[in-house]
Amino acid sequence: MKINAVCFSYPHSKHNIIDHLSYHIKPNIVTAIVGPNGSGKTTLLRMLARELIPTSGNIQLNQREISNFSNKEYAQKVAIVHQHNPIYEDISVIDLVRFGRTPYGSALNTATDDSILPILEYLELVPLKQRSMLSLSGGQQQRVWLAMALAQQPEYLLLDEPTTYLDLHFQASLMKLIARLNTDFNITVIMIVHDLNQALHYSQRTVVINHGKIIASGDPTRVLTQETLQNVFQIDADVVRTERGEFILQMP
Ligand SMILES: Nc1ncnc2c1ncn2[C@@H]1O[C@H](COP(=O)(O)OP(=O)(O)OP(=O)(O)O)[C@@H](O)[C@H]1O
Repeated sequence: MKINAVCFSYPHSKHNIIDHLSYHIKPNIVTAIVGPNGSGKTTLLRMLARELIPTSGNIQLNQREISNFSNKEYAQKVAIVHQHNPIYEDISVIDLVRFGRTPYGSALNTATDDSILPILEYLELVPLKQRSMLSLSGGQQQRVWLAMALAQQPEYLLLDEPTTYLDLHFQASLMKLIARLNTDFNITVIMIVHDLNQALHYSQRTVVINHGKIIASGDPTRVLTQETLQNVFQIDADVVRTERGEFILQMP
């Protein structure tokens, strides 16, 4: 995916929320997007999902402008899981995941169970499959939304702060699972994270955004330096080397 000099502003914003941003998202790896609150991360992700249209510049997927894909075609290529996913009407887990098959023309056909069962197993959702969404905890619901996105069989999976509602056990297991998605399903992952250690350990590329511009990008150990953390997040943090790798420690 190529982002070419993209700008974006909301109708009443006084300046560009995304400001002449260019970046080539490498396929088949995990890319983490980090940055302070309000720096434009979600806005950028929503443009990649075609939920927002750039004010200028363009985005290409497989050398084709994303605006030229039909909705169905694009849904087969790109899936997004938002941070907040409101449920307006109650629905069972399995029916919600089946909606992920809509781009293949078989949303509520039980024949699609063959394609979604492995996904439910992968996300440890089989025991919950007949439960109603409204009866699940926030973390369990989040895994169901992820299952629905995987049912789309996308090439690109966009995740907005995927571990927000998860306890420490599921944060770690979801991160490990995300890291495996490209090997197990050949999926390119682009995820927004606030926990810089998640970016450090689970992404191959990290992009630091501030005021709608890329401040640094590349190998996370090169990008997430004490100096960048100070400049961008205004935090006093140390990058500590241990036998189990590098960790970012924020000073109290
Ligand atoms: N629908 C909207 N209308 C007007 N302004 C918006 C809208 N959504 C976001 N903004 C503004 O655009 C800027 C970037 O918001 P965005 O949600 O992209 O940031 P973010 O980096 O994802 O933030 P966070 O880390 O807090 O989730 C913010 O100043 C925000 O107030």
